[in-house]
Amino acid sequence: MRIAVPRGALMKDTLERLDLLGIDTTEVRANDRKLLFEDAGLITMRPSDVPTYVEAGAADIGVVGKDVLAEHPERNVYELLDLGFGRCRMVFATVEGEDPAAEALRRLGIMRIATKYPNMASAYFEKTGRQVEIVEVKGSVELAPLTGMVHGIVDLTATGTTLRENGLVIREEISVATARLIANPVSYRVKAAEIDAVVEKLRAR
Ligand SMILES: Nc1ncnc2c1ncn2[C@@H]1O[C@H](COP(=O)(O)OP(=O)(O)OP(=O)(O)O)[C@@H](O)[C@H]1O
Ligand SMILES: O=P(O)(O)OC[C@H]1O[C@H](OP(=O)(O)OP(=O)(O)O)[C@H](O)[C@@H]1O
Repeated sequence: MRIAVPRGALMKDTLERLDLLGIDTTEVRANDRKLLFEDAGLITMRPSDVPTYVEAGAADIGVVGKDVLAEHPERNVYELLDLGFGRCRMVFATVEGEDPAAEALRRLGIMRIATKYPNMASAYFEKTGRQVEIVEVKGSVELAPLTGMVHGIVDLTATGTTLRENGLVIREEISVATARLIANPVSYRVKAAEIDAVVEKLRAR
């Protein structure tokens, strides 16, 4: 069985869970730039790429944030388990003081919002009856409103440090995300016993 492991914020907890399953993660821990670990059956990648590899069957199962799954509902993967770690919030934030997004809505009837999650953000503002223009950025989303490029952001926050250090405040909470175990649908049929054993061990933890 091959497992897709996200680098970044979810990696440490993911490797700890793999240790519990009896998978040898020492080589992964010791190699910062290596990506494929054939003996351990592990591949490591950008977090947002995990569903892509799992959907394609390049990995049988993987670990990914609920935020990524919610942004790409078209991905044909099974969500098997809420792993509980990697808890963070998707929020709408703007610079502190008078809310420039509310001001833009009043004056122009539309606000500009930067995000790495265009689908989530559009759906949220549509649902709450506000017109937005989405500006998609790849990272460091907090920079966008500080330059005047946008009126606000939709982004993840965990400790709140990044928002605080950039003078941004949360205006609305959109959702909460944790890490999920996902599976390729065909793998889940063909390797059912093996994958179910993984789910049971991680659930019992
Ligand atoms: N403080 C946090 N900030 C952002 N995401 C977090 C945090 N804590 C946990 N997460 C979770 O970790 C996942 C990966 O976040 P991380 O910041 O490592 O990746 P990334 O650099 O945004 O990924 P990519 O480059 O693939 O877009 C997120 O999708 C989210 O579910
Ligand atoms: O509330 P905090 O604990 O400060 O964490 C939130 C920050 O962490 C993530 O960024 P990441 O480090 O993934 O960089 P990125 O913005 O370039 O994706 C997220 O996009 C926030 O910027």
